[in-house]
Formats: sequence, structure tokens, C-alpha cells
Amino acid sequence: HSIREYLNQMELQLPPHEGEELSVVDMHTGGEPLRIIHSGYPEVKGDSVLSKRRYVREHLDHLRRVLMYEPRGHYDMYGALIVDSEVPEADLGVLFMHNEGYSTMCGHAVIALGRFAVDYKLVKEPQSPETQVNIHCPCGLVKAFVEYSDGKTGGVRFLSVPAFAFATDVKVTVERFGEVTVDISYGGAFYAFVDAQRFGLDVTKSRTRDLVDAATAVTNAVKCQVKLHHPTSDDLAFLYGTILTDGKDNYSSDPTANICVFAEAQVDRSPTGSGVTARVALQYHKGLIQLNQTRTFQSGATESQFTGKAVEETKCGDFKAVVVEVAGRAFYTGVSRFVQEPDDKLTHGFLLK
Ligand SMILES: O=C(O)[C@H]1NCC[C@@H]1O
Repeated sequence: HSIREYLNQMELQLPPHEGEELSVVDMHTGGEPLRIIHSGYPEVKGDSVLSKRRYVREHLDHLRRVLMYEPRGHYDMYGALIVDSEVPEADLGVLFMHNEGYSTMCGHAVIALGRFAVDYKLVKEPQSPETQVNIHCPCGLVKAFVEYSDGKTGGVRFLSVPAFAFATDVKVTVERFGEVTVDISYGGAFYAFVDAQRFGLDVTKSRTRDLVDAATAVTNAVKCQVKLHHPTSDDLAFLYGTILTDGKDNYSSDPTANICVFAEAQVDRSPTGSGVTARVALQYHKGLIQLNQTRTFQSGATESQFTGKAVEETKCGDFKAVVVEVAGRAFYTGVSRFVQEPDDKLTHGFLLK
């Protein structure tokens, strides 16, 4: 036998380790990774998805670093931990994690989790042509509809939580750039929006590092200079990131590109589901699109696309809001079984900035 034959026929076994194995299913949506934790996490305590989010932040954050950071992940890794939800209509609850902590909404993850929930039988008796999967995210209940035919899952569309323009034409003083006018909008998470041209940049052509630096400077400025609030929970009232756009907000059937820099200068490879939600709410608020007018949003990083449209007017507290539908496609990339060795000084992970 050759050594290749020997290895090929041998069942893959776990290497020497101590403690629980962490197993994950990896997917990507428009290039943005989603590491779905399959098994190995301890019990997540809390009587609501939001309190579970607080619990993991306080008690289990070392596991986020193990799974998101190098050497098992990387600076821009993204993860999802499926949990029980306190809401009867929910099929599952989910906590999102990234390089800095835990977000409140993630559209690319919802698109991937919709497929995962059907393929891994978290919902009983899938329906054709679409199976509904109710996903309780920290921001609220998100309804995903997963294409399903001949036993195969496909594209996913989801209806997000009420989205609203929080403030438009807000002037902030940004380090290195001076006064910058931003719009702030909520799509399950708060984002600041600015046309990249303001910084002499192009979201599809400029170096990622330059886009990250400009967007991060805006995020820092808005965090210090604008107080956010959300009508339903203080846990939701923080700026998640800045989205630089190509400025093409007037309705067109052509795609409009944007790039989202969120958490700790993390770059979304996808067009950003929660960002598309917030951007559609903003465009609707400005009278630039009508209900059910679909726009295509393209990632400045990978050219991957989501579609988005406002489908219904609603309210969120005193804010005039809209329900936004976002659609995209996720793919599986593999499964991994991670272990830790007690004498590995880097086992809890590290990041290179
Ligand atoms: O698609 C989204 O909404 C997300 N992707 C990474 C950053 C956001 O949470």
C-alpha cells in the first residue's frame, strides 16, 4: 500500500486533545463566511434570546475566540450559535458572533441558516416550493422562506424586523476627514451610511484597507457624537458599523454597490442583509423607492448580490418603519471538528490586525 492509500482508507479520527470537541458546519453567503456551531457548546442560560446573548458575552466568550480567531478562524470570521427561543412561533433562536462580540442581526446568516434548518431537519415536513423557517434573532423574529424542491434547498428570502431611518443628514466630525454628513438607519442593527466618494474612494475599486480606514473613522465619530436609541430594547441601541455606498440611491434596475465595515473593522464579503434592510428603509424614507420595488445590492468586495424591497409600512415605537424583504443564496463549504490541547498557548486564539 502507498501511504496515500493507507490514509484514504483510514477513517478520520480526532487527534490527541483534552475536553469537548467543537463541531461546526461552514457555509458562505455571497462570500461571507458563516460557521454554524453544531455541537460542543455548554448550556446557554437565560430566559430570552437577548438574555442568552448577555450570558454568552459574560460567561462563554472564550469559545467565541476559539472558533472565530486564528488559528481556527480569521479576522473576518462570522459565527452562529443556535439556541432555544422563548417565542412560540420560532423554529429556532440564534446568537451571532464576530471578531468583537455578538451582533443583533445578520442577514447573510439568516440566508444560510434557513437552508441549514431545512437540510438538518430543524423544521419538520418541509414544503415545496418554499419552506418557512422562523428564526428568532436578538433583534426579533425574522421569517425566512427557503426554496425547496425535489428534496433540495436553494435560495432564501427573509422578512426582517421593522426597519427605519433613524436620522438623516447628520453632521459628524471625522478624524482625518473633517465634517462628514451621514444617514443612520436600522435594519436589525444600526448603520451609518455615506457615499464613498466623500473620501475619494470607490466601493468596487479602492483598496479594501482604505475603505476600512474611512468607514472605521466614521463609525468612531458617530459612536462618540450621536446617541442612538431603539424603541424596544437598550440592547439594540448601538452602532454596528458603517456602510460606504456608490451613491446610487435613486431607483434603478441596475445594481447598487456597497461595502459594510462592522464590529472591529471587520469587512463583510456579502452585500450585508441587515445593511440592505437598513438601506431600503432609508431609500423608502427619502421617497426614492416605492413599496415592492426591488433593488439589487452588490457587494463591493466580491460582486455577490442580494435583492431587497420594502413590502409593507409599519411602526417601530414612534418611528415610521417598513418591513423589508431580502433575498440571496448560501452554499456549504464543509464541516470541521475542532479540538484543544492543554499545553497549546495559542489555543484561545489570536488576531492579526
Ligand atoms: O448580512 C448581514 O446582515 C451581516 N453580515 C456580516 C455583518 C452583518 O451582520
